[in-house]
Amino acid sequence: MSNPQGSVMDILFGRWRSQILYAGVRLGVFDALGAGARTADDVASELHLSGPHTYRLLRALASLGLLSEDRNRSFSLTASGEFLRADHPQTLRGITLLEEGPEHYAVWKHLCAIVREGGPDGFVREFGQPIFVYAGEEPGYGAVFNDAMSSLSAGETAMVLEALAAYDFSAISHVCDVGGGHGHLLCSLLAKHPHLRGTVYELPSVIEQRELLWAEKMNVASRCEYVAGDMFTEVPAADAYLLKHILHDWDDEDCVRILSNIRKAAPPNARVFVAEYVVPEPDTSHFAKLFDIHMMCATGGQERTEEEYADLFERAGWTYCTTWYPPSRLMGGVEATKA
Ligand SMILES: C[S@@+](CC[C@H](N)C(=O)[O-])C[C@H]1O[C@@H](n2cnc3c(N)ncnc32)[C@H](O)[C@@H]1O
Repeated sequence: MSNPQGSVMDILFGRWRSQILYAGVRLGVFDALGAGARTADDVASELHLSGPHTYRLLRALASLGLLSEDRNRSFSLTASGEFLRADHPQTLRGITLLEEGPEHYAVWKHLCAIVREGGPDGFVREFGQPIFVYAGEEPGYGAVFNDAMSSLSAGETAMVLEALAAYDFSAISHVCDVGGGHGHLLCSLLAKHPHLRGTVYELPSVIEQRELLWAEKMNVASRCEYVAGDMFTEVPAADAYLLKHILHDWDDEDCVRILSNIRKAAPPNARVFVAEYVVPEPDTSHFAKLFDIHMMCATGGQERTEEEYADLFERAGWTYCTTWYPPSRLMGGVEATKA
């Protein structure tokens, strides 16, 4: 039944939910419950927390469906709560720590000012420098950011590979993932297509986190190299490029610079696949429209429609081909070729 007032209340108190979730992750509750059901006192004692407050936090997490509570006040993980364990293969722990952590929490408070005035994004307003400069200079934040990208990639890689399931990779031998983070997407692609080799091109501070890189863990190290550099200066030559969540970080001018640098390095008939949450037309409810506001606050970038991506490609000398979608249509893979 429609409940207009309830809908507003639901949206209004959304931050309470995400902060309760964050506290559970940050304090280690989901890992402590990973071994099985425990009382709040047991969890509090293991994690050195206040017993009565721990009970109230666990009860709230149970109310959100992340834990379940039995009659003896013992708590266990639900199927959703399992995704918040650090050792879950598709853990959402890292992205929770980033998005509800102090830096990203702080940048949202600038939203009204940005919409009023335009101008610098929330990260610059709050910390005095752009997000990727800050991530390189503040190792604590950089580690949380990069881990969050891998955390988010676990689900997104599946979507991108699903979108490209019917794609014929036989004419491609070398794929470069520009701004590829620790390499989750590229290494998964290499694992699926044994004839491919790949290059993850990233800022030095990201590649230096050697123990977090995916190539060894996914058994593709012999076909995957990590190259440090700046995509605004140059990129390596390859016959196909991936850019997942790169263009959405930047304004149109910067996107054209990145795509033009790739075009300079690419041989004839090279391809680019841009994986993003593509804004659908006509007007429908879509996560891309919320992510877009996050980009306004965090990086000064934006989410775009298929037409807007096609336009960026054309401005950088590429020919837009098509957009590939997984069945959920949550993300899209926008493809262009160097004709
Ligand atoms: C939003 S993250 C996306 C990471 C990865 N593609 C993913 O989807 O998980 C953007 C990435 O761009 C990288 N990056 C930012 N500026 C860069 C530059 N000038 N050259 C190369 N990489 C850069 C960052 O280090 C970061 O890993």
